[in-house]
Amino acid sequence: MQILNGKETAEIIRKELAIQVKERKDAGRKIPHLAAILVGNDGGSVTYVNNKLKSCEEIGFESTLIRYDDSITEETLLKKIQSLNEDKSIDGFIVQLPLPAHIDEMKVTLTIDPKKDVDGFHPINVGNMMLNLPGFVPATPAGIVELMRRYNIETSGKNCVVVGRSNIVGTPLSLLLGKNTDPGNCTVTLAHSKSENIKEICLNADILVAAVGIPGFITADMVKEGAVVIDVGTTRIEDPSRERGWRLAGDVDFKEVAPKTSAITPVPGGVGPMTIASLMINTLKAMELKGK
Ligand SMILES: Nc1nc2c(c(=O)[nH]1)N[C@@H](CN(C=O)c1ccc(C(=O)N[C@@H](CCC(=O)O)C(=O)O)cc1)CN2
Ligand SMILES: [Mg+2]
Repeated sequence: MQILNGKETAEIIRKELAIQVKERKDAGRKIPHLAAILVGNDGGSVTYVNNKLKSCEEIGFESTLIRYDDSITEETLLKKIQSLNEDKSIDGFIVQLPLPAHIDEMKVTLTIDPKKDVDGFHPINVGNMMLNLPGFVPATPAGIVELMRRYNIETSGKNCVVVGRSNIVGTPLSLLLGKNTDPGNCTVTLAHSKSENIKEICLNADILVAAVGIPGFITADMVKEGAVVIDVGTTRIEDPSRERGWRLAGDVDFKEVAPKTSAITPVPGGVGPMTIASLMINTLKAMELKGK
């Protein structure tokens, strides 16, 4: 059984990007600039945005953090997005999700200029991904595919089951893995909360991706011997034995499932760091697509 080490792979990607940034700098060209909007104080969101900014610093990107209290109005947020759309110094930006309930996430996504939408959430980028046109692929699915590529995971002709149909992970990943690409060419099943016989569906998977946000959802009896298992879950659950009072839990019962697999991602240190590495790749691409 092989551990697909996202932490280590993300570090390699950051080093590769740092070399490209240095070459640009040395040639007197502009370096990429990412802005991140963070609303409120959700512990996970604060950590993820901090890690995104830390990655920028390590690679040599410029970065800007824009923070708002969770009482911010939708109008103020949309105005800020419009000003970032027009700000020539910013190559790409993200609005960290989830947003407070009084803000319409779809309205926010639709306000972002697709050329600066490095999260790849705007319908124009979703359509471009579907049609293999230049644009941005959401960071988590892109990170999973990149991890598979770097570990030479055989995907062609394999049965892949993606559990969870979110707009930012499950649905785009099922599309990517079904494409005529390498990695890709999978026979994809997109399973979800209404799927009947979920255990039988998962048992048919050569590649099983869990993206439901339910700790330990995938148990050993749902996994075929020798399968590749990708765990997208990062739920914080209370754990008084830890100094910080919580621990991260994946969607896969790692201890029971790992021995049955040929390869598996850990939590933490699997898909999460690859998500951030892919955002960095998209940020460089945002600048390149503009021809800067
Ligand atoms: N605007 C966006 N919002 C959200 C996205 C996104 O891609 N864009 N995805 C998720 C959160 N996410 C990125 O923002 C994300 C989640 C987890 C990790 C990560 O590195 N996890 C670490 C553990 C970190 C910890 O200690 O909690 C790991 O798995 O090793 C990175 C990014 C929802 N929102
Ligand atoms: Mg994600």
